[in-house]
Amino acid sequence: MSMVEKSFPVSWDQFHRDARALAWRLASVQPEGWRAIVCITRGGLVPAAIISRELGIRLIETVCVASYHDYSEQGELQILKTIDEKLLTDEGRGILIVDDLTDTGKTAGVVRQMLPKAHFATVYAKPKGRPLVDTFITEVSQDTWIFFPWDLGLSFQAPIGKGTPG
Ligand SMILES: O=P(O)(O)OC[C@H]1O[C@H](OP(=O)(O)OP(=O)(O)O)[C@H](O)[C@@H]1O
Ligand code: HPA
Ligand SMILES: [Mg+2]
Repeated sequence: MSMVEKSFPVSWDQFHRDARALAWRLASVQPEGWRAIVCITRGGLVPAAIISRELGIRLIETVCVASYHDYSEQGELQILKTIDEKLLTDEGRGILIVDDLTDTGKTAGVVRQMLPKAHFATVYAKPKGRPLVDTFITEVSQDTWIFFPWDLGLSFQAPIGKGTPG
């Protein structure tokens, strides 16, 4: 991850809307439906819940990957849980892989190798990760950090015209 200069905070409402927009798009990509969702934890859990509800997908598998151990610091990518063998057949055709975002594309690259013919969907994408995903909703620049609603809370905002509260 390069230097983060901008922030892009996302509310629950906005995330729900964007994940639903992704579901709309995915419905027309494969009108006959999907065999299963493979959700990349933990970030993929929330969009997977929304997409599974919208598209009526009830078979949900996880692949458990961790790479960012501290805010914006990418460490060694660890696979904590792999995908059930039953879903690895036919190179993953008909499987929908879901994550909240792709940043450097490292996570997407690793999961793509497991299911080369699956469809990869994220809600947000940065330019480096973009070539690795098939469908996404919003692109943000590489130097932007996306703050998800599950990592945020309400807090005081200093007035625009006064730098600090007083
Ligand atoms: O494109 P990349 O540079 O690989 O980054 C994207 C990944 O990073 C975040 O997950 P993270 O590893 O932080 O774990 P989490 O989902 O449990 O928060 C995010 O949810 C993506 O899975
Ligand atoms: O911009 C981001 N926001 C939250 N988690 C992330 N993991 C990689 N990039 C990001
Ligand atoms: Mg993740």
